[in-house]
Amino acid sequence: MENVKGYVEHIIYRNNENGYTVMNMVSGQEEIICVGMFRTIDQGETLQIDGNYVEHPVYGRQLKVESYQIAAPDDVISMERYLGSGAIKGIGEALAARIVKMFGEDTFRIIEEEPELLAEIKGISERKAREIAVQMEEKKDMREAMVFLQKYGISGALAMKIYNTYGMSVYGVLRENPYKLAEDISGVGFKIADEIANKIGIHTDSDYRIRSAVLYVLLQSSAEGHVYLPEDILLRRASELLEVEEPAIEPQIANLAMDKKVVIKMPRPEEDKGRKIYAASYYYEELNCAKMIHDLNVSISPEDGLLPSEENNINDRIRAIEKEQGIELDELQRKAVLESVKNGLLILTGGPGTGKTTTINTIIRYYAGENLDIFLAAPTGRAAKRMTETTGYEARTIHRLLELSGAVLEENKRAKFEKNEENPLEADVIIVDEMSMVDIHLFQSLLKAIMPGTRLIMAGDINQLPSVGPGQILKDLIDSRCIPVVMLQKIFRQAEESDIVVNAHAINRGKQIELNNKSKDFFFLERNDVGVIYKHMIQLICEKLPPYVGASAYDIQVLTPMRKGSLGVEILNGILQEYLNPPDKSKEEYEAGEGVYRVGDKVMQIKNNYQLEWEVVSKYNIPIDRGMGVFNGDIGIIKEINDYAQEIIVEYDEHKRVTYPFHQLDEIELAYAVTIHKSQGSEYPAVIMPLLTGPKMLFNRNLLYTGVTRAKNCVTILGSRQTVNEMIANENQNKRYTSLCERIEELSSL
Ligand SMILES: Nc1ncnc2c1ncn2[C@@H]1O[C@H](COP(=O)(O)OP(=O)(O)OP(=O)(O)O)[C@@H](O)[C@H]1O
Repeated sequence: MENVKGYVEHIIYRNNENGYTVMNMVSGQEEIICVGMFRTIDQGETLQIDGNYVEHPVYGRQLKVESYQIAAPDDVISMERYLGSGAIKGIGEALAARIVKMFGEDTFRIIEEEPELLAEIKGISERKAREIAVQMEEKKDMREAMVFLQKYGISGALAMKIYNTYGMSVYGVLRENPYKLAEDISGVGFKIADEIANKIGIHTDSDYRIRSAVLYVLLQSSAEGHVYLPEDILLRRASELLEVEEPAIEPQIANLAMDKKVVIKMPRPEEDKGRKIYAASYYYEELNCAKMIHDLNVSISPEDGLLPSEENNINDRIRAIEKEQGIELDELQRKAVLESVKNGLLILTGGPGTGKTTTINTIIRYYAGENLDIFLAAPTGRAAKRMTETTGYEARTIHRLLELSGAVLEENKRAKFEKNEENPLEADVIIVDEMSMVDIHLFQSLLKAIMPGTRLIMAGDINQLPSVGPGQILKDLIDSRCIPVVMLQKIFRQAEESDIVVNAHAINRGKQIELNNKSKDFFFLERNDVGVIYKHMIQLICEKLPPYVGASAYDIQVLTPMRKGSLGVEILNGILQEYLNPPDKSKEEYEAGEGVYRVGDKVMQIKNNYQLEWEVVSKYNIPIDRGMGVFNGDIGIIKEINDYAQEIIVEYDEHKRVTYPFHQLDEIELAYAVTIHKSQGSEYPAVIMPLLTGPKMLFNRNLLYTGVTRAKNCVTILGSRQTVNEMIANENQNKRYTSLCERIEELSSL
């Protein structure tokens, strides 16, 4: 058996499900290909490996890993990693390697005390050497902390995030309770914190560890959309994570409740599940929303309702608007307008083509005729843009409506808005579209900024996938039966006009649809071979669809259920990038992780970042508008890659340019293909969906419905007829544990 120490230079392949990894390790002067099972490892980490060399028939000599430990890196390696991490502007990985090769253990001393010697290295002028020395001096504290963190196997970019969060208190946090990292820093989960704790010597059943795991499980479950977890599920998940028996965990849940970190609620009599456990902030968010909804939900009571003459008046006005617009509303649509006048709150819901937009337009015109101030908003930039186009009135994102301040709230690191309970929106009527995408956090912020007396009208389609964030607001509001709802039923868009609409409704009702190539806007191509699907997809995007739908290849969107697998986002993006934006000498590139970014690539921001700055520049490069906030699902194009400044510039809708330092690239990914979940609220001229096989939990009716309704002019499904039919039949929507409905009902029954 061989024992080798080295650092992970490059992960060539990794199966995240079972941990099987192929990687390139550097040990002294030697490069070794290692294969084996690894839990979590990162490039740059130092490992001590036991294993045997084997000769692979194709790949040659490899070290087959039997066991391994993460080891403290040699100082020289830590220094090289630090220099190459992006911490010092002007030094990338290649230059860092050259510097450390030349000066070895003396590297930092030379940079600090004799920086002029750096100029002997190719690529470093005397001026650059001086700049590096100044930066090194300025960042001395940070550097020491980074080297300290890297001794615990924490890679460069993450170490920087940790340092930026804690500053010099990082040493204390790590020694006393490394599990705090999992609470405070995105990118650090319980598992990484646990590995660090393990190295420091914190015991497996320590209270800190169990409590951290319970909070971590609740937080993780919020990423699945839950606001709380039933106690049995929480205990099971925590026990699996900790490898500790459930009885040892239970008392810590009670302790967390005493500390007000979690809230425990009893089930309602009709429920068969046990107690409900909430992360405290989530419980109060729902409770606050319920209270605010309750305050806004004023209506003209039936006893002192409108006089017949008043109601006639309203109806006359609605009719006048219909005439003006050259339409005749159906009964439900008219009822929606009337209800919006009679109530402080209204929910308007219905499937595609049922006339929601037409109704909203009438409501807008009604209030505009009364000279009232109307604000329109939607959860995403794309949805807001669409609302502007269909209503002719300016619609903003909810974030913009609430005036995102760029700061984050201390207590929960969420967006801080200028508009809130102290500085509410000065509107008479607020109409929000695509409510199915609003999560509990955004809903709370929105409600805080609305005074009783302002009308709130919420429109959306409950059959769309629920929001990415926790909660299922629209569904809970409707289920509470405490708020006026108008559910539009009739499909106005005619069958000969759009099979997309007709099929979407059929899917929603669980009815099979015609899967063939005969429609004008809904195509199905039975293809059961992945390679053939790739080929057709490329042909459709590059040749056939652009002229057919009158859009560019860039606007044609591939939507897929999964991230992993041969038809998952990751592999599809690699393939589509090769065809749609192939390598070219004139296009700068940057290798990040397992892929490459290239100028011209279509990319997507994958999380909300309220502090990311954007600017719009004139053609002479002079900034003409500036702001903050780039959001989950925003799609843009890479305009520049600057190796020297170590940054990428992405241009989003409305020419908003955002600069990402290389170490922040974990916030974007290629977007030639995106998951159906991420596509919510967006509409594309044409959608291509490869649907071959996948897990039953995921491949359900809701997902297919959401994918199909993203397309404006054309849907093409490539794949298996059986899979599509099974999806339509599969009602199995993942259950979300939320309780806004319950909180509203409680308040209404008081
Ligand atoms: N009362 C009506 N009489 C005749 N046509 C109508 C009526 N209401 C809506 N329509 C027409 O039906 C089509 C769909 O309506 P609309 O766009 O308002 O629906 P929607 O629910 O907003 O659809 P989507 O969510 O798919 O955008 C439009 O062409 C619209 O002009």
